[in-house]
Amino acid sequence: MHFSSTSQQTTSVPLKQAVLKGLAEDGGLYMPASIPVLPASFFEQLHQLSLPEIAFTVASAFLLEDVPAHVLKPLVEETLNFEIPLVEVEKDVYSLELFHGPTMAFKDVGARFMSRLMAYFTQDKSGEMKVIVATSGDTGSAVAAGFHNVPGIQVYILFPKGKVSPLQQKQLTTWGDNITAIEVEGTFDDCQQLAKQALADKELNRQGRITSANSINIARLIPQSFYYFYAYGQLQQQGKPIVFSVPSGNFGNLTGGLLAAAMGLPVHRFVAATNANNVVPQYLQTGLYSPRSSVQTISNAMDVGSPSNFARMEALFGGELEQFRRRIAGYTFTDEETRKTIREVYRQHGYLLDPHGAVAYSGARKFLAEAPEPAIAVFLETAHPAKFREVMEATLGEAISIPARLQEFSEKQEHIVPMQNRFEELKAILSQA
Ligand SMILES: N[C@@H](CCOP(=O)(O)O)C(=O)O
Repeated sequence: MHFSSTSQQTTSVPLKQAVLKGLAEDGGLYMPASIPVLPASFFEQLHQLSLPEIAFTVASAFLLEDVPAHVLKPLVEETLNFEIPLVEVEKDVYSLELFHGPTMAFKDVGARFMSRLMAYFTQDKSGEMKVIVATSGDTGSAVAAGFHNVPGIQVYILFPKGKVSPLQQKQLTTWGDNITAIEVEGTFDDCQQLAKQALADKELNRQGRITSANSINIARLIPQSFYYFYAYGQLQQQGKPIVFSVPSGNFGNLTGGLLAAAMGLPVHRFVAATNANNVVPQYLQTGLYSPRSSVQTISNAMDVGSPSNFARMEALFGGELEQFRRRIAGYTFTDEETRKTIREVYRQHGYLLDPHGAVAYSGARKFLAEAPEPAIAVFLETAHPAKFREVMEATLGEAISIPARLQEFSEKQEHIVPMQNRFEELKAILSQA
């Protein structure tokens, strides 16, 4: 299978090149040159298949020409060695809990898959590789966990100063070894722009291999489609249309769902649920796409003003607004609304939403309230509430419990490289190694 750039200015490349480059030379994002449609028999059996079985079938459709089955099967099984429960919060509203992995955010799925795939593609040991990742909170730690102490790989995490939660910061900055945490005076969008500039920089590329671990990398995107099939399979026998409400920032998670739909998963509709960083819901409403600087919110991992995966969505919909609208409904929620939702759902259903999940839950409820026919809504619960302890406790007025896995981080020593929002500074840090 070949992968082509959303900018369409370069020729398509094989999987290995797409993964090890991260971003196409013309600055576009890689997409499968054609999206394979899975057979009807697979969809009929979905409810009987385990998550790793589903993931293997989906991944095979993209990867099997380049990664043999005896490598791909264990790779998928190791990636998904934790539960992804689907919990009914109230009638017809389900939470897909994607936060039971090592760093307690959905990013573990994509990061674990990608780190294993990269290890396979670099097993020839032909020199070091630099992996650069921008984070607004969760991606960075999942990537660090995936690559910690992997020989030959140096990871650089760019995070915006003062704009991630205290526990997320600990999860980014306490690894040491081959993981460098760089604190940037700027926003997530600045970090992402710096990372993209590094990938395109000729001199850095001459020094050695350099790639991205954000969802701009196709190796992060493909695994983010697996759990849509899995959740759908568990609900399909109820016979109602199924909607997915996705808390969205950089839009890699929602694009993973669109990929699943393009492979034949009969999703009724997607909901793009955002905080005040609402360029996509605004685009759906007005037809004008106006990326802008992100603003800080309590659902900080979604504080993205210029979502990279918009380019992939455009490619999937042929740039047509009506296609976007047919497949995606967009809703946006203020922090006050998010806090109110967290309190209400906790009091009425005893279910603890994190701020991102609360935005997605609100999107699900709004969609169902406006839908002309009954449907089931699955909202993606993308991070454990304890990652946002301060916000949760202030919102609920009571203490929440912190899982040991997160508590461990708060006791560790931070190692931070501070940096202005200047590419030359980043280049110097990357060149030192
Ligand atoms: N929400 C992210 C921002 C980066 O997103 P990605 O999926 O493109 O890596 C975060 O938590 O860092």
